[in-house]
Amino acid sequence: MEYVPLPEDFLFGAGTSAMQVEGAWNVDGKSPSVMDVFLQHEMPPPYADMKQPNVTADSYHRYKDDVAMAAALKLQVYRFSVSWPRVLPEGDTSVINQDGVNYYKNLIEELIKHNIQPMITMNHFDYPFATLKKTGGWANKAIVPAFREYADFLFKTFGDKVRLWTTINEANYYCMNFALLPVPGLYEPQVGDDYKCVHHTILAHMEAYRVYEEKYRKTQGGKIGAAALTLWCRPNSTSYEDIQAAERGNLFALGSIYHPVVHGDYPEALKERVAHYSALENRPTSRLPSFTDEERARLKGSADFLCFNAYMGTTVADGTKKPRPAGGGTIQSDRDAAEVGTDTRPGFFGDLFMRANPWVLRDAPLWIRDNYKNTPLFITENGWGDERGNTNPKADPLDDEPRVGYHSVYLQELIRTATEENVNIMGYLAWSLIDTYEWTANFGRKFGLVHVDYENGSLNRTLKKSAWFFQEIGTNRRVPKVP
Ligand SMILES: O=C(O)[C@H](O)[C@@H](O)[C@H](O)[C@H](O)CO
Repeated sequence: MEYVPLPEDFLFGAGTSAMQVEGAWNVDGKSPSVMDVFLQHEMPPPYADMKQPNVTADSYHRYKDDVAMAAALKLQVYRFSVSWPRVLPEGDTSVINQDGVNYYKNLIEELIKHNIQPMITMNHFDYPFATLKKTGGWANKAIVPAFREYADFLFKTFGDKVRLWTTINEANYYCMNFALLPVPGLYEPQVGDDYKCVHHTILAHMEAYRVYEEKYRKTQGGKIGAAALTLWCRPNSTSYEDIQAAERGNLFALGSIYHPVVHGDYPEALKERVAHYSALENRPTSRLPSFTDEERARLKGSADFLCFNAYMGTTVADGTKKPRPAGGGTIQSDRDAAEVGTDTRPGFFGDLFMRANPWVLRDAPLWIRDNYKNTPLFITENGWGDERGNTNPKADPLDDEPRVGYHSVYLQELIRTATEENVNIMGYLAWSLIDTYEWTANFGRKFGLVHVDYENGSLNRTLKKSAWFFQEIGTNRRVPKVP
């Protein structure tokens, strides 16, 4: 067996998120998130088949099992998210739920006891229903100070033991679906809300970063990252138009988040294109809000590292000749990058998560190095979404050999790019530590390094056959080269 050594200081681990593993959705003082409320009602496509994640893996009661599994896999870092409504049921510090706080304190203690570094995501798709009622949600600027208050509370409460933070998970993808869920009588999505949402998540990220700078950096010495997801775009041909389309696809997805926190504003190409289509739609102003001078100054350099959630790539062609959406443009339509052969609309991914495109962890890191001052880059999600059980229920859920090949080729590409091309890579986190509730795929897409017995309902955790691969990386800090 050949191996590729991990670069020095390279952090290796895995992740989950609160709503996907904790369960206990209305236990011990936790209030409902907007997603909890949404999933209790009749849901429009593509959310119609989503189950209510009321129990999922019940990590709220079984977190010690999760940590034991992470330790058995020799992981260095465990990325988990804090449920905002579990610690602040009213969305603000008027009410602090001590049971919720204690849950995370115990989880963090347990991790440190097993020499695993906790990494907190502040918000992973589950902001409080109370905050929607008070602020109008992510389409309204009033949510920005609410997030600052929440972030300040997290730093004060957990910052003595946590050094790695990410603010809002995949704001670019989040604002194309789960962030703008219609809630009867309270919120109805409007054209342009997708950009307003992205805008407010960036300002919320900035406020979190700045409150850390002002009050905690000196004493806690932690780092804060900004997270984005994309299906990395490659051009369908060598034509100028297709190459431009791919560049736009990546710029709209990653640039919309990374550009403001590194350079202090949106990419010019993004601003021009949305302004152009907004004018064609006879709108008095662009659907893309602008930052004030003061905001631009406070945004610049408001991330210690960039988080990239990387899965499959996609091929795009020039989409400028495609018909425009009747009611007005969206982030997806304005980028004029037409998917070729892959239906990647949210909720329609199908078995795409079983496809390995390791070149994504070469192309994207190089592009991020060149466009974002080689700011440290952390691959905070990458994983193989096993759907074989959906078509063959007799398949052995512990037999996940293809997962080894998947992570090996992605890691080999990433490490080669980091070492040969001088890309500043902080680390890599597999998605996911345990099998989770996978949103529109419910429990039918298994990303876990650890099996959770949803089938028989015991929720017992069991290492899968791929465990040896992760243990080798954690123990000997080298990646087995598996084709
Ligand atoms: O991208 C997302 O939606 C999230 O970050 C995760 O919550 C998913 O579970 C993962 O990406 C696999 O789909």
